[in-house]
Amino acid sequence: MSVRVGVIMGSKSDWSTLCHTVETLEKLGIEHETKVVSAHRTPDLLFEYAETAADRGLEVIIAGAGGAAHLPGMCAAKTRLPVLGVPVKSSTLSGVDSLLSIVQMPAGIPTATLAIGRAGAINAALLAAAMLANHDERIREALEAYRAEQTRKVLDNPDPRPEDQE
Ligand SMILES: Nc1c(C(=O)O)ncn1[C@@H]1O[C@H](COP(=O)(O)O)[C@@H](O)[C@H]1O
Repeated sequence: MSVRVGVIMGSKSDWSTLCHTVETLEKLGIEHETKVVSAHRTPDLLFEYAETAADRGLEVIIAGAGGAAHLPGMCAAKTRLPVLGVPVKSSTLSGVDSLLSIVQMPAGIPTATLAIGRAGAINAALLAAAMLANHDERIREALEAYRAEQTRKVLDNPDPRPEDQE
C-alpha cells in the first residue's frame, strides 16, 4: 500500500506530541511516513520534501512544530497538498507562540491549524482521515468505527467519578 499521509515535525523533541498523530493514523490503518524536517534548520530538505510530496503519492501533510513554528506555512507554500499544522506546546509560552505562528497565514496559502498539543495531534490525523474518506471506503469505515467506539465508551460509562470512588 502506498504512503498517503506525511507527518513531519521540526525536531525530534516534537515526537512526544506527534506520536499521537501517528498512533491515530495507525488505529485507522492509514499508511503514513514520519520525518524530522525543519524550515529553519533544514530549509533545502523542506523544499525538496514539499515539492516532491504530491508526485510521491502523498495526499495530506501533517506538520507539527513549536515556538516560531514556520514549518507548516513554508511547507504549504511549496506544495498544493493540504497541510494540517499542529502547534507543539512550548516550554516558554505554552504553545501560544506555536499556535499564532501557524494560524495567521496570508490569503492565498492556507494552512489548517489544529489545537495546541495532544488534542491537535490526534485531530490532525482524524481530519486527514476525513479528507481521504471522501474517496476511500476502507478509511471511511475505519473513521466511522473510531467515532462509534468513542461514543460507546462515553455512553457505557457516564459516571464521572474515578472508578475506585463509584
Ligand atoms: N518551529 C521549528 C522549526 C520550523 O518551523 O521550521 N524547526 C524547529 N522548530 C521547533 O523548535 C522547537 C525546539 O526544537 P529543539 O528541541 O530541537 O531545540 C521544536 O518544537 C521545533 O518544532
